[in-house]
Amino acid sequence: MSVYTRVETEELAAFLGRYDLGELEDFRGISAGIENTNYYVTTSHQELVLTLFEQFEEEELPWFLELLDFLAGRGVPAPAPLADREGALLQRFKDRPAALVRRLHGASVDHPGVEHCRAIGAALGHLHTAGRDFPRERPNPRGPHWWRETSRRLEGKLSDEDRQLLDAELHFQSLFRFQDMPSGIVHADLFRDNALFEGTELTGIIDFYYACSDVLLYDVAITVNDWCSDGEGALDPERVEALLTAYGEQRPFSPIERGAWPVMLRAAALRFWLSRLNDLHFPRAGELTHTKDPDTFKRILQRRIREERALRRLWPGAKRA
Ligand SMILES: Nc1ncnc2c1ncn2[C@@H]1O[C@H](COP(=O)(O)OP(=O)(O)O)[C@@H](O)[C@H]1O
Ligand SMILES: N[C@@H](CCOP(=O)(O)O)C(=O)O
Repeated sequence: MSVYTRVETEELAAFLGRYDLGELEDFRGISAGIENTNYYVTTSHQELVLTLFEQFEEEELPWFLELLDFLAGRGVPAPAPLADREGALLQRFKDRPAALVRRLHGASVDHPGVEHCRAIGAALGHLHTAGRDFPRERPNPRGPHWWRETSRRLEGKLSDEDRQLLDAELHFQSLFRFQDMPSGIVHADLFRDNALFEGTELTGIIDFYYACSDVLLYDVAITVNDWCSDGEGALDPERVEALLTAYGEQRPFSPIERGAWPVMLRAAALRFWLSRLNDLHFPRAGELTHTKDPDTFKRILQRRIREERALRRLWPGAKRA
């Protein structure tokens, strides 16, 4: 249950008094999620989510809230933050940074089908094109510098096999620094649990707190690795084709991106293998642990390494034979 900070009715009603959102009718803690305290809040006018940021650099938060506001204003199904009467998106409440965003409906899908993948591909393409005009950059806090730092931190913690795989992949990735790859705002964590659906209709994309400026294809690779893999890490050709084709209708891929695809899938697998290893070996104090299995991404990485040629054939329009 991720409610680290309990909120009482009177104090929430007083907090809502900063906004023009009507009277508090109901609220309840949200059990899903790991990092922050979240509540569903219903007022006489709106359905909202209140987030109390538990472990965030406060000076980073305006960037995220402005991004959500910007994307929601351009039709991306992101949770629009609400401004108080003074126009402020970021608040302090219960001695923590806090924000109210619009509640999005729907539920995440554990076993996405082709239609879900088509929808998420189209939405990611839309997010990337809409994000082009967002005026402020944010470096990726989980980029190659962090990969190397984390690898050093894991010294002495890994099996020989894992250490060899990790060192070899870090070396491989260091040989590829693609210039001229389209870059911009990326979600950087668009896993199944960060998208909401009603049937096959995508109703929301949430949890933008890894969003940053990076290579767009990397975001596509993160999404494909999670949405289109089976339990063994193998990619399902039909889901991959649906996702990439729908994405390409929003933002056509360049030939350089096509060439870089297998490397990007590996980079995306490496990033989440590393973060899950890091969470396993260095759990954060006070955090409710839903530690995610690093081996899922180790298997995905191993497969992407073995199957480079097959990955190229999964590109839309490529010959399958
Ligand atoms: N805007 C929203 N609309 C509807 N549900 C939301 C919204 N934001 C968060 N949630 C719910 O809260 C849960 C936790 O949110 P998340 O941002 O993933 O938290 P954390 O950052 O703590 O991991 C989500 O899984 C979802 O169920
Ligand atoms: N999607 C990542 C976990 C990202 O962290 P969270 O705070 O969104 O849970 C993974 O599956 O490893």
